[in-house]
Amino acid sequence: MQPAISVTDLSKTYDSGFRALKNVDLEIQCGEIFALLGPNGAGKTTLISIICGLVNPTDGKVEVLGHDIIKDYRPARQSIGLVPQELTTEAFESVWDTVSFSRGLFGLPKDPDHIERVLRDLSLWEKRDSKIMELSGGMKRRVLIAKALSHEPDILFLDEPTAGVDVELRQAMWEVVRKLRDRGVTIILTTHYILEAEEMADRVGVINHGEIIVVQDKADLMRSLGRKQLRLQLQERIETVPSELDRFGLSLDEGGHVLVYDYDTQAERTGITALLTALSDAGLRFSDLDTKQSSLEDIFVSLVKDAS
Ligand SMILES: Nc1ncnc2c1ncn2[C@@H]1O[C@H](COP(=O)(O)OP(=O)(O)OP(=O)(O)O)[C@@H](O)[C@H]1O
Repeated sequence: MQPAISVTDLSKTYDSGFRALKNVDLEIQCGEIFALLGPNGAGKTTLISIICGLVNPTDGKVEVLGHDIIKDYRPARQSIGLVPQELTTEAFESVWDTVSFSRGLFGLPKDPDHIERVLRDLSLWEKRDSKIMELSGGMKRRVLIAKALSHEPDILFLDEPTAGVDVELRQAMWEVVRKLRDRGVTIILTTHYILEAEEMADRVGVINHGEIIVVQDKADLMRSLGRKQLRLQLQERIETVPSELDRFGLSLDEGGHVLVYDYDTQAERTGITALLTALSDAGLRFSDLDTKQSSLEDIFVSLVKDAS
């Protein structure tokens, strides 16, 4: 199947001489939710801006649904909706007019049925006659999404969709994005907010210092890099870990009440059976135990650390 986005050997050097992107290769499939994750200044916005035709690449090639973004920019641009980071909407216009006008910018004929569907999908229908300035922050953000969808794009870019948004609204936004994906829209979102990628994405790409350091199915990424922690609640607190347990690399937590063992879920042997035997030999008894899976956040931190 033709990819939604295909990026080949893409580099960007700004006029200042700063290399914001270095030989980036990336393919995004139709119908997926792809999260581009990276710390501040990693190059996320630069990459999105190039794909959307707002910034010129220095080198490399980008195709959107098979259309070269430079030679074939019209159909490429037509396929994309971009929801920018900043709230820039026309304060005095009504929701309906703003969204309809956006469609007109793409030279498309009026289609009130489509605009109605978009506004209903985003729970903005009741507010269609309200002025933008009368809306809450969350509603304004949804208006930006409605504008980006007004010309029926197949691909939607969301740049930091929930930056500065409260938890409840964030959940609502995620719901909206899932609904769009169910309608067949390919979604690419950038975020520093790891929970967002963990919740939403089918695949995750991590970018750091202008380089893509990993692109993987989210579940695979978590599985392959995920480590687990076994936490044993000791019946009696201990000062130090007995030396005969050195080979397990244990640490103490909660003032000596909890013994912590990190292990690799992919390893042939986790070492848990050997550990439990050794604990018993050392005369250590525990009253409870649980395990903790590392989050995408832990994985991200270790990836970015390894890459720098
Ligand atoms: N117009 C420009 N001229 C020179 N340097 C730029 C320009 N725009 C961005 N940069 C630099 O390129 C790097 C990448 O910026 P970019 O905005 O793509 O990062 P980002 O990953 O989107 O960051 P954030 O998460 O903070 O939005 C940064 O070091 C930034 O200072």
